[in-house]
Amino acid sequence: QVSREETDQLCAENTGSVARYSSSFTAWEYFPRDLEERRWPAAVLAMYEDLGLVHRFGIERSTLARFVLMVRKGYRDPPYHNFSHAYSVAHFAYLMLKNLQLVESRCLDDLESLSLLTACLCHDLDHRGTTNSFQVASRSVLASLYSSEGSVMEQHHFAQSVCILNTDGCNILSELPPKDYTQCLDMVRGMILATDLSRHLSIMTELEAMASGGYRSCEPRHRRLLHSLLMTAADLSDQTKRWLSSKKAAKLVYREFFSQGDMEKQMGNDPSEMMDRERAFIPKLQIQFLDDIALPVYSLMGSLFPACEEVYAQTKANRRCWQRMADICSRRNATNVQSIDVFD
Ligand SMILES: Cc1nc2ccc(C(=O)NCC(C)C)cc2n2c(-c3cc(OC(C)(C)C)ccc3Cl)nnc12
Ligand SMILES: [Mg+2]
Ligand SMILES: [Zn+2]
Repeated sequence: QVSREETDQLCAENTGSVARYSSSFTAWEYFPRDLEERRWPAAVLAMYEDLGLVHRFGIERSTLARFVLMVRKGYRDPPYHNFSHAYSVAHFAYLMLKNLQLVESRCLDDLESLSLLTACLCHDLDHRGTTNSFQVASRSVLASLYSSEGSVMEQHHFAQSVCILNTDGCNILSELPPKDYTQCLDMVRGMILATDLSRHLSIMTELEAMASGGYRSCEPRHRRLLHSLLMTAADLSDQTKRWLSSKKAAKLVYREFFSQGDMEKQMGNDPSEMMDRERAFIPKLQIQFLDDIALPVYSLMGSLFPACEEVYAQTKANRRCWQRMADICSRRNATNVQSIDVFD
């Protein structure tokens, strides 16, 4: 639960305009974690307000304050999948809504905007820093609950979101008419499930078809596809920032992967190369990840929304940096290239 004074303090904070947090708060290149950590909840409130969601859906400020503080409490502290990731992902969704004018251009409606921002904030709730396959291999409680439907972690993240909404004084959707409430929850569920890599890969062909044929907002399937693409674009947004920030984010992802690999070894299982600190060559793995997963996402975003092309360009620039690092490391053929030191 969240203490009364914490809520009152956040609620009383005049979150005002987003410019209070940074003059470049709405710029693609702004790195949200540059803002001091204790101001992140207030920045989240300011994003909801700035998008007109508080007014449009009659959200009580104290309810929104309690909700955001409960979500922050709902994250654990693994190296990467913690509240700073959730806050960054929500910030990128805010950037897309704002800079691509997704509601103004009628690509999305207000309810989808509310669903997207909320889904981003909640999309990794209670993450343990391990993958779906690790849940099954380690026979975790979550696997026993959800493995039959797949997307084990993502189903758990959604379940945690519903728990928070059902906590007294935290339901930011309470003023929605029943039909909108159900629709919003349904969209939040679909958006969170979309951040399962295997689901994302399974819709890539449809996304490419939509990008080449053009987005048709009148088609429900196109709207669902856009929800999914916006979620993965937000989830990967660390890779669209300046080199040093995106490299640092990758370092944290590998810290999680390697500790999972260590646990897999202790369990007597062989970890994949990407999870094995003895075998992983990070620059090559990052080039593969950018080529196979991240760059296609921002390329699709760039073809659907020309204003997003600079995001794709920055991600390509980061890939070139990884290529340079790969060349230097393999030329030096340094022994330590196998470990995380390659970042320092
Ligand atoms: C810097 C960076 N490197 C990554 C390298 C590999 C992989 C990965 O999962 N490889 C597959 C293997 C494990 C079977 C993910 C990486 N990754 C993510 C990420 C994205 C996710 O979901 C979407 C958005 C759907 C892709 C879901 C989870 C994560 Cl950790 N975020 N940052 C990164
Ligand atoms: Mg996730
Ligand atoms: Zn995530």
